[in-house]
Amino acid sequence: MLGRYGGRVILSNEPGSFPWSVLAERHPALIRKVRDAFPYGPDQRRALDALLKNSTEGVIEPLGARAADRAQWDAWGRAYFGRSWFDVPFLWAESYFYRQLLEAVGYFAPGPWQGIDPFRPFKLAEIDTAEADEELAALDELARQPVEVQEEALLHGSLWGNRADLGFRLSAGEGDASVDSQLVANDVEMLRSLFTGGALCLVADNAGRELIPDLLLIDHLLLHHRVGRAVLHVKPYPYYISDATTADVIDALRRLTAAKGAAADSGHRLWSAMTDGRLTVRAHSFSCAPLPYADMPDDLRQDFAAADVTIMKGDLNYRRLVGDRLRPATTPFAVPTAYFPGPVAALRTLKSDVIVGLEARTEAALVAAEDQRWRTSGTHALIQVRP
Ligand SMILES: O=P(O)(O)OC[C@@]1(O)O[C@H](CO)[C@@H](O)[C@@H]1O
Repeated sequence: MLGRYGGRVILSNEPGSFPWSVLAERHPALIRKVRDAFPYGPDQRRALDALLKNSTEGVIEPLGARAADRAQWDAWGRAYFGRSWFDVPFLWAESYFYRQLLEAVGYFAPGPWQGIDPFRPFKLAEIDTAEADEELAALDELARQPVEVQEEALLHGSLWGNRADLGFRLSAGEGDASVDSQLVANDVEMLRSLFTGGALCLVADNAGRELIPDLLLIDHLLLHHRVGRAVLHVKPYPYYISDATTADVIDALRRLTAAKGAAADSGHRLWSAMTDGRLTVRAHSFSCAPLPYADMPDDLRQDFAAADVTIMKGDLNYRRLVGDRLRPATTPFAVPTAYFPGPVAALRTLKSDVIVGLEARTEAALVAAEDQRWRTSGTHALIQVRP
């Protein structure tokens, strides 16, 4: 399948490939995990079992007639109904899986389980750890450093926070923190040159141990007038296991304000910034769409156009920013992001096959050392900017 920006759209039908493993292994593991995390009743358990069978062995079916977003998903996916989940675009199949999982647990239907995030126990467990305590305590020392040092450290905290992704940890052996970590592209200075006192959009990825450093970065940029206001984009409903919603922002702020020292100071400043409008949270429906950002609606485009810089966090946002396609890794980052309405930066750890913007020698060194494993192992990261 060749598209507008070149490169083949990623499907999941090659056994042993990364996308195949997500559908064949990660999704079933996630269903079992969610099933065990709540005392769901027989109907929900049956629905989860049916989703497990359908998504691995069956064909894609439309949403039920009563689903409020049925027409929307019909428009996005009519061409895929009746086909195996493995034979349609990977991005579409994953997004629809999360939509169907919420359907199975009754997230949207009026009733006692409406609005209960099936991933919340895992998100909360993550910020309630000794590691999280240590990370927050380290802010006291950081606050004594020069502002530039703080900024660089907080940018890296936000970047590597992306490794703490719950979906990632469902796959055995991946995400080993002892593995050498490195940046395969580093436009950090260009990114910093874009903080000129105007507006920042930060498109969040995961809750918990990624969202907290994202918020700390926003606090730093506001405090030091590096940006005048910030818009934090989150998901309107639970998605890709750990993706941040407004409820997760509140949990993260409460975690910060309940801490001590510099962490608590940041938490209180962020709280005030939300109340006075310097920090706003947006939960646009397109944030859970199975589509690349190239297809974004006009109101979202205007949001990004008004920002001095938009920071896209994480792997999924990267796939949506540059398109979920296999292109030469040396394709300049500016090519697939040319459509974006303003300066845009990606802060991402590498957790899927998609990659652009590498220098030829960087790619050659990675392949020589690891074959293609560097693409999905989560041990490498990048900061890429299109000013
Ligand atoms: O966006 P994130 O949290 O950095 O990563 C999302 C992710 O874990 O989910 C997909 C597999 O389920 C992959 O594309 C990617 O590795």
